[in-house]
Amino acid sequence: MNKLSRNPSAIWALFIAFLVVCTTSLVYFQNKSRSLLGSDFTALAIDVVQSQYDVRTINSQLVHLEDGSVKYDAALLVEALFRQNYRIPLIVNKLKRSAIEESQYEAMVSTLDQIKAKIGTTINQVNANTNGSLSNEALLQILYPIELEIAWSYSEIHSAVQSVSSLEKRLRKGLTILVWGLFFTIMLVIAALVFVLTRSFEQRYLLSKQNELDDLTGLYNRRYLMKEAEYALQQSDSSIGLAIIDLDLFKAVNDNFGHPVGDEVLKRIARILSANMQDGIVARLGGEEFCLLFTALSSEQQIEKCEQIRTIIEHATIGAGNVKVKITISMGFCYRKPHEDVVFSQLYQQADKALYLAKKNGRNQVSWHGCDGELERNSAVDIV
Ligand SMILES: Nc1nc2c(ncn2[C@@H]2O[C@H](COP(=O)(O)OP(=O)(O)OP(=O)(O)O)[C@@H](O)[C@H]2O)c(=O)[nH]1
Repeated sequence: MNKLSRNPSAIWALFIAFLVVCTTSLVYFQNKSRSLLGSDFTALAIDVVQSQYDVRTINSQLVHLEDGSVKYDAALLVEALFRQNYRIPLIVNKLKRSAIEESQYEAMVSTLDQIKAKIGTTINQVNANTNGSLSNEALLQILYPIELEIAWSYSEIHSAVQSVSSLEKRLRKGLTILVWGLFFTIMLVIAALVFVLTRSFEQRYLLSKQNELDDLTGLYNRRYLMKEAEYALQQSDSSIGLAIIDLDLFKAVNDNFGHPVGDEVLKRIARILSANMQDGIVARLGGEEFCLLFTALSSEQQIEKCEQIRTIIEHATIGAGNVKVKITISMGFCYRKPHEDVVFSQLYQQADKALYLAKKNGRNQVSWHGCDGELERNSAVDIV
């Protein structure tokens, strides 16, 4: 299964092979069915039944004649005999075109042909009896053997037709099973394909999501932030703000409590940032640096939010195992005024300069300015 999922062409090869098998089986069954279930075969069965009805008429008339019954009707007898004149060649032709083996009907056809050759004479003999020139006994002696032979021939042909008919039933049953089998297998293959496609889409989606997420904190990463910031700067005319957050003296946390505690602190900070940032994006840029992208609030509200988050973290006690850690953050904030033409790198650069100032001025504070580089707070220190 693993090999197959790594090699989709193998799946397609299997699927095509399966389709070829299905198509070949269907064509085979269709051809077989056509030869057995064709309209000639049905017509043959009807002709045989009708001929057997004629044989019964001949037989009953002979019995009436033998009994000297008034029910004897020479005209009916003649009609039944006469109908054999065209029914015999009709049946013989259909037999030859049918799927019945020739050996199965050869003897009957030969008998029927011989009878057909005698029918004209026989009808004359019936008429002669009606005219009184041929006795009943003489006519019965001629007609009984003929009636017997016809009855035998049709009865044998009837059996042959029935045996073909039972073959037809078996074939139809086989065909039904095949069609349902194919249907379920095709459904199964389609379901498997849908499953594989869904899984591959899910995996691609997950992969693309993972490409946008930070492993440790689960926040968005720098790549995603850049993409979203560029998009926001192009699409939105409102005030777009960017805050770079750097944990103060984080090295000391690692040094004093160990790297795993440092990781735990980073995760907690990530949770605090996410919980307090409803209108924008929180990302981890790497190391102990985070970033907030504001897309909805006014620049004053954005700065207010930065201050609020800084205070929350200042007052938070972060528990990691048995250790309780107090930490502060420094923030460099920059915003683009509405309609200002600014790209992400400019915004980032200015926010970074502001962060530098916040660190320089004693940490645990927010420093900010606009993208024009005009400092609005902590401007005491020169930025080069
Ligand atoms: N636990 C942990 N530590 C990290 C990770 N990434 C970076 N660091 C540590 O973060 C510390 C950053 O230290 P510095 O750049 O010296 O800065 P600082 O100690 O925070 O001091 P200031 O930034 O000047 O306030 C280093 O000790 C890095 O090893 C991480 O994923 N996990």
